[in-house]
Amino acid sequence: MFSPLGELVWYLSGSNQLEQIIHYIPKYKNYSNDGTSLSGAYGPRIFEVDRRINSHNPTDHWQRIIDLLIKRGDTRNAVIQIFSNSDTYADNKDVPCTCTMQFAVRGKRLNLHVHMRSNDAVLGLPHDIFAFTMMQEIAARELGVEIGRYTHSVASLHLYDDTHEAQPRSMAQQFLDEPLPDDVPMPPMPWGDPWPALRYLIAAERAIREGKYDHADIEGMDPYWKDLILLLRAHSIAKSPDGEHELHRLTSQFASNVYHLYVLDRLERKRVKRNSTPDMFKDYQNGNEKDT
Ligand SMILES: O=c1ccn([C@H]2C[C@H](O)[C@@H](COP(=O)(O)O)O2)c(=O)[nH]1
Repeated sequence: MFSPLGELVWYLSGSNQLEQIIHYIPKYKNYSNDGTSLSGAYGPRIFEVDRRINSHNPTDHWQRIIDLLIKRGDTRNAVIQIFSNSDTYADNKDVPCTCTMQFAVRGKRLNLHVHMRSNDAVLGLPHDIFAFTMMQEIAARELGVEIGRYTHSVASLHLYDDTHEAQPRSMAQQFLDEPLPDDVPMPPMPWGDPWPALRYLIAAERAIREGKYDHADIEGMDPYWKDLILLLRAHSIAKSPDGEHELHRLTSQFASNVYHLYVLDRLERKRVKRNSTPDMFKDYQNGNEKDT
């Protein structure tokens, strides 16, 4: 829940910056050509960077498909092309896996078909489906229609054998064994233009990541958006060496029970980690190392 949400906000912000996404998914650094950015980042290929401020720019592909769908919901032209031929030039570590997103309104519902050239069934697929179905819901709210069908087609869907001596259970098996419910739906996005709230979410994400967040002004927000900001805060707190008390406090603030469990899971992981750390290291981690 945490890393897909961080990744979604990264996309929505139109950013290609490594610094932002490694806060949620450190593995992205393996794909950077220059150590600071990701050439294949989806954000700039879908959303104009200035959208987070308030743009209506012709290079904003998101706006292009919204305008097309407003004009004619049954258009077959509302396609955003992500993969580009030039991505496969030699020495590019970051070739986008998503080829196209195609939106269409059918029977007053917004359908989305995403086609991917390549998809990692464990690390990629759940993140991608989360991001794209959230984008489908954002577009549906902008158009004032219900969400329809989501279709995901993949040319190569694969499962890596990531087992080794130190990790005899594959990552796929570990995910399947997690006690978290994956069949409980998120609450529906509130009706109306979501962009004012999304712009706030993008700004809040940055402030939380940079440790400058002042949570006083989320009070007036719709509980749906407030919960997403709380999740981002929970993720940042969970990354810090302590913060168990603050995480506990957060669990009672969620409007939706769906998220609650994910924060409890982070707390449990922290408890297990604390209990498996020898006392001398615990003192060190807490900054109380004794004088010798
Ligand atoms: O949105 C993405 C981006 C990447 N990948 C995975 C698919 C592949 O396992 C790997 C990229 O490797 P190539 O297909 O480029 O070789 O990353 C995804 O699943 N989803």
